[in-house]
Amino acid sequence: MSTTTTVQEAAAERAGAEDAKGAEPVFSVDGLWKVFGPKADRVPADPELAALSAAELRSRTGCTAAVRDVSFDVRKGEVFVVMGLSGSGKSTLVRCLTRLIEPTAGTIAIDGEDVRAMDRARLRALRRHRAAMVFQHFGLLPHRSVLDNVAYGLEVQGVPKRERRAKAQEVVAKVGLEGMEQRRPGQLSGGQQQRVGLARALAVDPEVLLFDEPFSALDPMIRRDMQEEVIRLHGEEGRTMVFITHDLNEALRLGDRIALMRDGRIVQLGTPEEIVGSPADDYVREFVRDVPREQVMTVRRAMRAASAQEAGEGPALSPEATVSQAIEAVARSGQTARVVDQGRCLGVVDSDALLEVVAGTANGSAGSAGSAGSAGSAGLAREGVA
Ligand SMILES: Nc1ncnc2c1ncn2[C@@H]1O[C@H](COP(=O)(O)OP(=O)(O)OP(=O)(O)O)[C@@H](O)[C@H]1O
Repeated sequence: MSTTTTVQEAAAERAGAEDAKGAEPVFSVDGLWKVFGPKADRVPADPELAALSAAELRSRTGCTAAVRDVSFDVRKGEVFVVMGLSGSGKSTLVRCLTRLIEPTAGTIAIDGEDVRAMDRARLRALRRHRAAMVFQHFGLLPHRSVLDNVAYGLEVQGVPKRERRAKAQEVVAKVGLEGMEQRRPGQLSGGQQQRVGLARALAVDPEVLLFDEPFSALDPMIRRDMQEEVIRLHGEEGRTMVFITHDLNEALRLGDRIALMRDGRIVQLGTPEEIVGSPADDYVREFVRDVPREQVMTVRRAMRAASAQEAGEGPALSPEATVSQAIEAVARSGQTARVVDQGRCLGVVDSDALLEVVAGTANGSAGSAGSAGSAGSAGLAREGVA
């Protein structure tokens, strides 16, 4: 597989992202807290304690607030990335979704059902059928074959042998492990083992796949392959995915929307274009400083109203075309490029405006991606040129 795919090409492979627009939530999280330490409950309940910095909270109470008053929805069919530096609370947040970690306060619903009210049997069913987790350490059973490892989740569910083997075989093929069914995990590379872990989660056909930094132990080329695998699978199936990473490039490649965490809070939630183009604060700005903006930003950022003459000539681009694609079109034609949606000219982009986006000096133009948390597209173009 190519290792030179650009950010926008990777995103362009991802079908179904547009479907995530405005879709109903799978997970709805409101006012979620997870506090570790003695008498943790009092922290979210007491506004004075809740307002303390991490260090002050620790010295006053001995508690760590790993997740602080977090609210968001995961929409059906989207890839929702939780990103942040080590210790920002990503794993704790995602583990709270299925109560692998018990939240301290707040509400969590899956398809409208209250997760915090579920009894043990319901929770087990949630984790087995509805929201399966793919871990970094995939926990494969060393003495079982690939096929039996993949079938394991179905075995736990009590699915008859013939049926689970057939399903496992199907999923093994889906993740590119055909021919390796009888190997033991020890006879596989790290990337192949990760595929087994992915196949095992897929075999139970969950509504949501939760990935906890699944690729961070892999070397960069294999990691890239696995990212492409996820993009491909998502394109084929449109399954909802929640993906934890501390790697910004991975977040931009995979995410329809990204929640950027710092010290237990979500500091910004938006499409890659919103995060890169309209950072919420200096922390986010610093985080995204080195991102190649032209590969993430769309022509909407550089667009201005067209004169009558401009509206009738020049190359046509879709509103989702990236600035990089627009630069190429403008350079080739020597004209302004039209941004056309369903035959209608929305505006034009010229080289000056495109360069301003690259330089980061454009001040959010017409049709800009909007504020954090707003409905948005994949941010990266699927079909660049109209
Ligand atoms: N069981 C625990 N007891 C006490 N503190 C904890 C516990 N688990 C996590 N923490 C603390 O909560 C904070 C968030 O941890 P978490 O593992 O969620 O972060 P993360 O962003 O996933 O980090 P990483 O990328 O390193 O996995 C950290 O300060 C961590 O030390």
